[in-house]
Amino acid sequence: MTFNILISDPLSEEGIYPLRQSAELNIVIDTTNTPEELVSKIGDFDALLVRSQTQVTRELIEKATNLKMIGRAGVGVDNIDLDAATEHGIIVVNAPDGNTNSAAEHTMAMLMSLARKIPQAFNSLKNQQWDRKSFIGVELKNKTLGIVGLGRIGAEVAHRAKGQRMNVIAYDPFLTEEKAKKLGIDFGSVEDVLKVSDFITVHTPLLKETRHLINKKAFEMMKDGVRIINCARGGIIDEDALYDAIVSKKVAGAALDVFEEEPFVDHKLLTLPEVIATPHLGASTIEAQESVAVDVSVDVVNFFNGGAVQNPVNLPSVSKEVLAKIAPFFDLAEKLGVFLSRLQNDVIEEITIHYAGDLANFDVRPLTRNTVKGLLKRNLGTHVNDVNAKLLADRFGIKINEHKTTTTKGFLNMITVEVATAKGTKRVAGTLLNGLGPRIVKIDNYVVDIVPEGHLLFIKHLDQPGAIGRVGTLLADEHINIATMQVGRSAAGGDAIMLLKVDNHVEHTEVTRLKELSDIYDVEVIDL
Ligand SMILES: NC(=O)c1ccc[n+]([C@@H]2O[C@H](COP(=O)([O-])OP(=O)(O)OC[C@H]3O[C@@H](n4cnc5c(N)ncnc54)[C@H](O)[C@@H]3O)[C@@H](O)[C@H]2O)c1
Ligand SMILES: O=C(O)[C@H](O)COP(=O)(O)O
Repeated sequence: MTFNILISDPLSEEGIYPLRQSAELNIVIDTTNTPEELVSKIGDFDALLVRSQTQVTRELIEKATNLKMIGRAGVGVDNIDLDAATEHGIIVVNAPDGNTNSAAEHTMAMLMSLARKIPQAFNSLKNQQWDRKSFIGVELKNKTLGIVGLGRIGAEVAHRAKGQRMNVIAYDPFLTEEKAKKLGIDFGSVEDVLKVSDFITVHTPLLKETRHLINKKAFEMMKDGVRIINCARGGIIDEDALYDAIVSKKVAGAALDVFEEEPFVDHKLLTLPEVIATPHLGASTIEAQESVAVDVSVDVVNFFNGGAVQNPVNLPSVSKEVLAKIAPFFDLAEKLGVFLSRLQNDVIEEITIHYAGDLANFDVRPLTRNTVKGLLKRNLGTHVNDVNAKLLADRFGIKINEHKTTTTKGFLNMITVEVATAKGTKRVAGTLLNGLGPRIVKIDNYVVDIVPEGHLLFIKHLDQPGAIGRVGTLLADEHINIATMQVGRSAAGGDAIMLLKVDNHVEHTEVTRLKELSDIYDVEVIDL
């Protein structure tokens, strides 16, 4: 099978080498599309790879009938409508680490250029002026740098600023006093940071809560003569308020790599001599571009080969170590869901998944999603996938519970899936046998040992002599070969089950005939 991949923003050719190496991926590079052109052709593609230029809107996603994946070669995903992607079951991945260093270095370059007015002095020289008076700068040493947002880039900037012998104070909702101490920096609220800093740099994503975080009120709290740097996202700083604060001399200067509207050719902030700027170049180094393109390409290759991705944005991300531990259970989890969906025909109200044994020590959310996907597939078909499984369950009002216990009986690990409906509860349990692979080991209270693959027939019957024989004869009449058979019963003469593995899919007419046999209550075909 071939998958069509559209690259709609410039990506490093060296970085997309993993894509080129993959025979089943057909790569189209077209970075010149207007939004309308993109909408008209997106239906042909299975994956779309972008940087920050391409606007991946809801309208585009709605036309992307074959799209399974959006890859962002970089950090910020504010150009992608994540809700729309999730609703359509499209996984979004990014490359969060590849450009951290370049963005931190660019921030330091902007900080120093701002302090020493290097761009302004250079411009003046280019204009044939030898002017040594207009460009008196300030030192960084012993000045305070305030960092708002101490994530990957913020933390790298903090290290570098300390190298310049600056005092550093930071605010981040996840920064604790202890962590700040370890980094050798001060910790405070946003207000503390704004009040005491000589330079303020922002490194948050652009979110509802961070839009215009640095606004008129924030500028009023700052020291006179403060200098501002934004190499994160346009919109974190209110540009009108910044303009006014510079004109009123509250702010001595600003260094901006990002803007509320990009791209532009004309910007009122650039009319001010105190402002220096670059056109969103934080990640524009050979190294960063190669690195982000490799990261996102590897995820594309993994995804289309059925593997797990490293940097999902609309799924909870799990570390490599955890992924290695839980990956062998992915298939089992989904198959338990599919199996159980066939054992009941009522509206599911609640799904409970019990993880027992060593598995309970890990983040099992990806397994839960796979199980839910398996359960919903019966009614939703390919419309449900790992990305939207929980969202769809939510929409149908299905409650999902996860239980964990490290103790198990008999097996090292066990996953038990339980569904509650108005008519009662049904349950199936499975394990991964060392060296032998997945097994279904329990159906309700019946102990079984079934490899969850191929064509299965699940038959409920009365434990009476001849019941098994009648089923065998009928299947033989229909030329259906039985590969393996397991039986179980609650008590002699009571309810019993037969679980048969057969060589072919069993058709509806054959199921009807089986159901007509005496002592047979129910027959379900389960294709795994
Ligand atoms: N200019 C460029 O070319 C360029 C390059 C790379 C990244 N970026 C941008 O830089 C920013 C930071 O990237 P990163 O990789 O460090 O991301 P990150 O996720 O590692 O860090 C962001 C931090 O912001 C914090 N945060 C969130 N809301 C906050 C709030 N209200 N107040 C304070 N802190 C808050 C988070 O807790 C997190 O620690 C992003 O906006 C990213 O898009 C820009
Ligand atoms: O969020 C990012 O990774 C940066 O803003 C880089 O954007 P770019 O890939 O368009 O340079």
